[in-house]
Amino acid sequence: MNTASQSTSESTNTSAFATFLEKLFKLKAHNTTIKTEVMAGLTTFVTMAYILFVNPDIMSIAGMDYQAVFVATALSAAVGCIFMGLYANWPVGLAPGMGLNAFFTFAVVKGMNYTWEIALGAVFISSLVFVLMSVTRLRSWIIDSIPSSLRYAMTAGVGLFLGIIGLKAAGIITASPATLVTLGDFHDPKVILGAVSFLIIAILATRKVFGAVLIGIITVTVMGGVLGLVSLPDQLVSLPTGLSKTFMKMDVMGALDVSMVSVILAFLFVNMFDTAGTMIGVAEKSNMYNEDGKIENLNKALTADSVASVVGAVIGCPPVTTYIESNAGIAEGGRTGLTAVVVGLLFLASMFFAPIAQIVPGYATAGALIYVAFLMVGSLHKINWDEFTDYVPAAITAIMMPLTYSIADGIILGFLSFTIIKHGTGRSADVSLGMNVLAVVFIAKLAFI
Ligand SMILES: Nc1ncnc2[nH]cnc12
Repeated sequence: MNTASQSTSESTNTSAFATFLEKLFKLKAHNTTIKTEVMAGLTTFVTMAYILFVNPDIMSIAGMDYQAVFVATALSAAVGCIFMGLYANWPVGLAPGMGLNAFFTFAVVKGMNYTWEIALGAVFISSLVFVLMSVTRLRSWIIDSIPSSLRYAMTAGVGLFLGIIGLKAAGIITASPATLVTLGDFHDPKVILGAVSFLIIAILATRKVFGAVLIGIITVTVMGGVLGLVSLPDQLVSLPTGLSKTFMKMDVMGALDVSMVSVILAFLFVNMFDTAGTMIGVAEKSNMYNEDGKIENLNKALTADSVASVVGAVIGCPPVTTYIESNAGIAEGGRTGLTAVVVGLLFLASMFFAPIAQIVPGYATAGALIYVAFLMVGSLHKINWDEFTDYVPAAITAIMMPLTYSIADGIILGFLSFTIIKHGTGRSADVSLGMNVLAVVFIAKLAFI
């Protein structure tokens, strides 16, 4: 073939591919282009790539294999993003959820002494229930049953929970026999580096610098290296291996124990409200409302999110959820599932970089934990702070999560106080049937389990 006909056939192939993408994602109808979507995907990926370092760190404390969780994190994120893009045509990234991963390790495995296999079993069951709910009316009934003040409080509480874990991981707070917690040792360079990691991320993110979280983590890792606190890896890339150590290892029968009810409910509720809250926020940002004022393909997006959680549990991850960081790509103009597919493909490619992830120290990722914590705590402003019977149960829900080191206990205490205070102050009309049923379940749990 001569050069002229070769270039003609290449451009025909390119335009055929462009037509294919146009058909699949309806780019023109969404006022976007392939280039914009690719840039948006790259932006979202860089914003959420920290999960590749943080998730294996947290899950390995539960006794899981670091390398296996690294591959599982990248793979579950890739599957979630690609499915979301192709099925729901939403421009969002998904990955194992922060907060949910901390609850898995610190509350269920370390706190309640369940094995990580049983904890994965609980994630699997709650994710399956979430899928079933997403395809029936049960999901909207449950979401409508929970008062909005408590929904926002759950997001904020998960943020506070993540915050205490990040502060402890950085050594900024530490245990004290006299006062339970106290300030850490700021003469320790690792503590200073943890604080520096957070400050770099906070400043860069506020200045809207591309990849702020990643830059913060990498900068502090390099600083640790200069101080001789980090050892270099033998190689930069490696084949993704080790998944067999977590693949299909969930213990579903073990998780079907009555004492796991509150854990399964906590995974279910947090995943559901975390997801619903994030999706509504993302839809508002990208103006994804159709002519009837409804969010386009919301049901499909929820189904994709919940299916991704099931896949995550099967390969060895805490619930996969839609990331609030997707707003970064949407701000770059991402409007369709092509953005999500690009994020997914980048997660697939990242499976080969485990050796680099492994050298990132805990105090560097702690800065990211504290930063994401504050993003989530931001939802407190949506609570009605003028109505005592709304904001007190909301505050109990949020504050009790870090204080009891358990998302589930925060939910139980906050929800119970809501129902009791509302009935006790003659406001029974504010309490839905679902909240009354939950109150009975939670009282039984506190009394008998
Ligand atoms: N649990 C979560 N929900 C929404 N966005 C997140 N980003 C990281 N973790 C998240």
